[in-house]
Amino acid sequence: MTSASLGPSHTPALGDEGLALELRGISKAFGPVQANKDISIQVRRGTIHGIIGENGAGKSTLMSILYGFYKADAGEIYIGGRRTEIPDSQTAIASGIGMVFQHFKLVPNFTVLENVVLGAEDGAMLRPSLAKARKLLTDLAHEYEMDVDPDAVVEDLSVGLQQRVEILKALYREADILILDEPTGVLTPAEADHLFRILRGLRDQGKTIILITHKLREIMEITDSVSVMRRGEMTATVQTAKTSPEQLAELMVGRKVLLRVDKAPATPGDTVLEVRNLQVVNSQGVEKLRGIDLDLRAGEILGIAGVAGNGQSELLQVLGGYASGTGSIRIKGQEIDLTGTASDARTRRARGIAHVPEDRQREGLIMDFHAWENIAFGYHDDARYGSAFHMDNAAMREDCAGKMERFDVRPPDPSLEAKNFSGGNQQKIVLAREIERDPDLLLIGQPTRGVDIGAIEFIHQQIVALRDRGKAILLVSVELDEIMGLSDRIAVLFDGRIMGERLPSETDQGELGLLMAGMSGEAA
Ligand SMILES: Nc1ncnc2c1ncn2[C@@H]1O[C@H](COP(=O)(O)OP(=O)(O)OP(=O)(O)O)[C@@H](O)[C@H]1O
Repeated sequence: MTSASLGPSHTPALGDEGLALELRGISKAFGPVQANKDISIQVRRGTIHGIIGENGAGKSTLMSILYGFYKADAGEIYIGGRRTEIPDSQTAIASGIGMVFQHFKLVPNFTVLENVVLGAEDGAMLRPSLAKARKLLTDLAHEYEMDVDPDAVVEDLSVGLQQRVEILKALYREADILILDEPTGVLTPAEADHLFRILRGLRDQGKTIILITHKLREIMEITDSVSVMRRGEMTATVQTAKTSPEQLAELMVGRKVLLRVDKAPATPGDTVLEVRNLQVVNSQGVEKLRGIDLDLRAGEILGIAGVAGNGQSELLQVLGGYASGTGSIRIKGQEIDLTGTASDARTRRARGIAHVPEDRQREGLIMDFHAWENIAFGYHDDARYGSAFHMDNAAMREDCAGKMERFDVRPPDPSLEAKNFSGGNQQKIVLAREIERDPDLLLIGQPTRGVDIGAIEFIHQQIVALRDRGKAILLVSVELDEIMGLSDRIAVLFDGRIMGERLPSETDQGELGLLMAGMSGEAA
């Protein structure tokens, strides 16, 4: 099979087995945490290989070793059958490895072309002129059906297009093995479909793709083989065609997992939230909510479906007291102030509103603070934590330890800084803090983004239990499966307006998808 990359090939000849990549006995510890234990894996060339595992199973650590970010304590890496040391990411790139991170590494105010050539000038490309680089880029974009304007400024592009730039950047550096870490977390369903077409195209041209994802549907749809990690170990590698989502879930978590939400019909009580003609204009003067009406009752989950960017974030922010708006919001019959002053979030909490923000790292946690500090964040005036003059750190630690145990946060160490937990465990810390306040109204944005299926089952159970205790839940999620499974009622947001409301039993993903695209339904 010939390499599809442009320019001189730098990848050594393949071993007899046709393996693109082989890891043997990789181990890595962070202090007492054994993140990778004696991991061995073989990935055949020209295949899409999935890697799945619970939060904290060690997937990102393993990929970081492969990309030269971390040095393994033990083990060997073979690329194309040849033993390769990867002390840094330059070496990884020179060895034909490309990585597309969850959080893109592009320079926002540079053009696509500038981003693609940035850092590649003095490697294999031997400083091609910009005209030559442009030609290479457009040829690559054409070859892999990834149309993108080389002169567009990256910050003006949609997330899906920015991801395409990341992939093109890796291909420009002649990557033969492309690693994607949860690539669809930020994409719309249509963008995700397009990404999969691109990945299949790359595979058909002989590239090897490693896909890390929590979504078993994606594993089943696009991978050829899949490896399962559990608590730092590689527990199984199977052919995708010979497995099922249920089997993979069990391999991952070590027990059977309910892949659907199990809940009784809602028995809604009094109205908790009434929103009338809510309008929000963002700091750039763009109208983000254009007159929203919503009602939410006790004991009910209202799901807000929509493609990201259609006003959901602003809805959560204005309800949570982090942004200002006009119109009217009543909580349990009482009007609340919409001016968005600094004290509003605190006032909302005092009125029984809890908020799990969409972006846990920026809005939900202080990453350099310990878990025990984060667990008190926003509620530090709670008498259980002492007084303003003397915060009782021991009480906060104890409270944190209890919450960590009940929410199965791993590792259950209150002293660890938030940044050192895996993404899913960070999310559980925020959820534990907000849900255990037993709020009358829970605002919850993207509750299971980046969260493994065992934890999704747990988080969904917690949300349903809160509802069954008679609380109201406003759920914002871009995952239609989640909206369909959890909601008692669904409102679809498009371009700052509610396009329609449906009962989950009376609609399907097709109809919701149309509403999400603004294509039909009665504008409210
Ligand atoms: N820099 C670090 N310092 C200390 N511990 C770390 C560090 N990076 C990772 N860990 C720990 O190593 C373990 C493996 O983490 P890793 O991020 O590889 O998991 P993951 O499978 O990618 O999880 P997720 O699905 O949540 O992204 C976790 O227990 C994590 O807390």
